[in-house]
Amino acid sequence: MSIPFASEKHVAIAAVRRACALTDSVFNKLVKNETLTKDDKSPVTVGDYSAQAVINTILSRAFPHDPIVGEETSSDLRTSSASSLRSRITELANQALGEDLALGEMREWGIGPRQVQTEEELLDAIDRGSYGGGRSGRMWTLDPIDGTKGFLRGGQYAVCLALIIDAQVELGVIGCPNLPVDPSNPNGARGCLFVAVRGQGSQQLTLSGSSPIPLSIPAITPSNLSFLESVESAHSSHSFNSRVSKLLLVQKPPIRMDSQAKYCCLARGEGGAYLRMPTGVGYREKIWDHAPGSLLVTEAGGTITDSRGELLDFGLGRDLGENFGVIAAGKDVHDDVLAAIKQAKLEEHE
Ligand SMILES: Nc1ncnc2c1ncn2[C@@H]1O[C@H](COP(=O)(O)OS(=O)(=O)O)[C@@H](OP(=O)(O)O)[C@H]1O
Ligand SMILES: [Mg+2]
Ligand SMILES: [Mg+2]
Ligand SMILES: [Mg+2]
Repeated sequence: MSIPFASEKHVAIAAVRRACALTDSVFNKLVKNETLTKDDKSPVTVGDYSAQAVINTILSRAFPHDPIVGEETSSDLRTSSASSLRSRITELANQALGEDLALGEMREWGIGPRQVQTEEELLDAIDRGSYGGGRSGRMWTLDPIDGTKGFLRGGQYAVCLALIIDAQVELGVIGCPNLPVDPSNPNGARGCLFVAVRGQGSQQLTLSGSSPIPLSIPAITPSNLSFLESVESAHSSHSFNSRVSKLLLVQKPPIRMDSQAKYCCLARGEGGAYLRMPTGVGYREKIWDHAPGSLLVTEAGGTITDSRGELLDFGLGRDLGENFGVIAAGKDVHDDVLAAIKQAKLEEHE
């Protein structure tokens, strides 16, 4: 009997690995006019666009009928003033797609030497990520660079891909080119790949191809937690987290880190809890920002809910609906964290 999602896992790992090689190489060469500002004022770089083009090209060849919910669209690239950006993206994407085949990769996925995509084909590939999401059927979520601000400052960022079937995350693959392989050696080798399949556990590999290490979140008492949280205070409330910390008698300072690398660190035993409380009304969390990370945490034995204890719903469209925050933690402390959040909210209204 074949292992469920074995081929999806192979394709997803190949796609994320190639995209990570691309983003890693682009970072040192990025020049000022290769970053745009989107309508919501957030940054997007040639790295984000070309990584989405590469992953969507591979997914569309391997699974032509699967829709993709991807963060980026090509509209800002199709203007006459963006011709140099288009050329750069075409060059970067073709370089990543054209690398020699690694063990387990197949030419049928649109990769390998002399597999060349035109500029138009790559822009169309980016736009294959325009699916609106929904409750039934298969779909992929893609965040080609999660934590673009982290990427730009040379910090943490992640290439994030998930397969969702009937609103349930079945597979998650996250590449973290800047994350130390061994958390106890922060200045040592960098470049991690995290893989989770529902019912098959979570694993860490290196981007260069080491054998997988199974992950599990160790037990911890609340006062020994060190909350994982966003770097950007606009993305999650630092002040609310610090009130929750006080209520739980947490001694250690928070670990601030961009991107879904926070979920990866939690899954391998760092911090003990990830808190992402909304900073105001209006913003809705996007499914590509949480789908692979949520499975990585649950398959490592953790729990993920919103701040009311409700499961995240990946079947509502491109976002998660009204934002009640995201709380991920080891099973044993998750209830304590939720109770402290409830208490902090009550005190907020006193
Ligand atoms: N207001 C607000 N609230 C919550 N989240 C927001 C908000 N605005 C943007 N975003 C999304 O945050 C993603 C990156 O956040 P992270 O916590 O991963 O990193 S960071 O430390 O905040 O940079 C970031 O993902 P990328 O765009 O892929 O970088 C956004 O999707
Ligand atoms: Mg993101
Ligand atoms: Mg992104
Ligand atoms: Mg973005």
